[in-house]
Amino acid sequence: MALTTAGTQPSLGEVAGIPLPATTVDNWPQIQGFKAQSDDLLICTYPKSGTTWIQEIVDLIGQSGDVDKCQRAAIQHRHPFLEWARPPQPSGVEKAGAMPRPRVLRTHLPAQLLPPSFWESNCKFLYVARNAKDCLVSYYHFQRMNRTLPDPGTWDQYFETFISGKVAWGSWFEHVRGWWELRDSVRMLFLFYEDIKRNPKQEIQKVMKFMGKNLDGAMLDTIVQETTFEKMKANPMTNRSTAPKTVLDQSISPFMRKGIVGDWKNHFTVAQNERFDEIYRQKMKGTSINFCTEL
Ligand SMILES: Nc1ncnc2c1ncn2[C@@H]1O[C@H](COP(=O)(O)O)[C@@H](OP(=O)(O)O)[C@H]1O
Ligand SMILES: CCc1ccc(OS(=O)(=O)O)cc1
Repeated sequence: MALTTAGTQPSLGEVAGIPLPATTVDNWPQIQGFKAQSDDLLICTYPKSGTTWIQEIVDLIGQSGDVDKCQRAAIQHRHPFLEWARPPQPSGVEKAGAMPRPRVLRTHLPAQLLPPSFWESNCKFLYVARNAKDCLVSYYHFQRMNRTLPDPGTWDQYFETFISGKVAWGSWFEHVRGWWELRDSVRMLFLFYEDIKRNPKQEIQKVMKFMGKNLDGAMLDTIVQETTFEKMKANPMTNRSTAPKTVLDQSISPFMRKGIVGDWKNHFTVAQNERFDEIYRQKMKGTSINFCTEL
């Protein structure tokens, strides 16, 4: 079912009640049939939770801190985006199929929509969660500049759209809860954007250990320095400057926008904040997950 149909607006379809880009829905049988391998590492995030950041960290670890090797391609081309489909470009599934093992892949899919072969193959999952308020703000600005997603409308309109889960990849609440509840039953490292921001060295060490890599202190320091917001914003291989303007129009809002914890305070009204807190309490009731919304 198309959720957005106005004019030339990109439309969203649905799979099992989850809004997804229409091109992803069209490609759904290929996505569900994807054959994961036991040595795949899948980076899983709700949109705007630090996907690009963790991709660069994982790539630098995989390349043992060799910065030049991580310049081989733009970040969006290094790790296939599993559910991405924009014909006539090769789909994420096709790109992953052509990639040598061990593969690092990425997805925004909620756990219940993941192709079953990921569970059957006992793959590794690296989930990064970001607090809902900053996610909302980041997604709003991203939808303003991303020509493949519906226009967000005004801030007040988007606030309602986000809390009702009528955004691509669905409800933040259900996404985070779904992956959090699985964390102890599969091979998963669950990280928080805010922790990486507060203590990048410690969190990067967790990723190294999870990937089975043992890098020395100098390499670790290089990775910390190379993955600061400022460095990644200036790096053409991470800042999406190579993405066509027909996909990302960075004159509207840069992909590397602010990279901070707490930008929600510059957007939420007092009334919106109170309402959001109440909805958060209801939707996250009974879960043990804890987020920090300011550093
Ligand atoms: N090295 C880094 N440090 C902190 N934030 C980063 C970062 N690299 C990207 N980000 C932020 O992560 C968000 C993008 O997430 P994703 O890669 O999942 O689309 C953006 O948030 P903001 O819009 O709040 O600035 C972006 O600025
Ligand atoms: C959140 C979905 C999305 C869409 C387009 C993107 O741009 S890029 O093709 O990866 O440069 C990123 C994420």
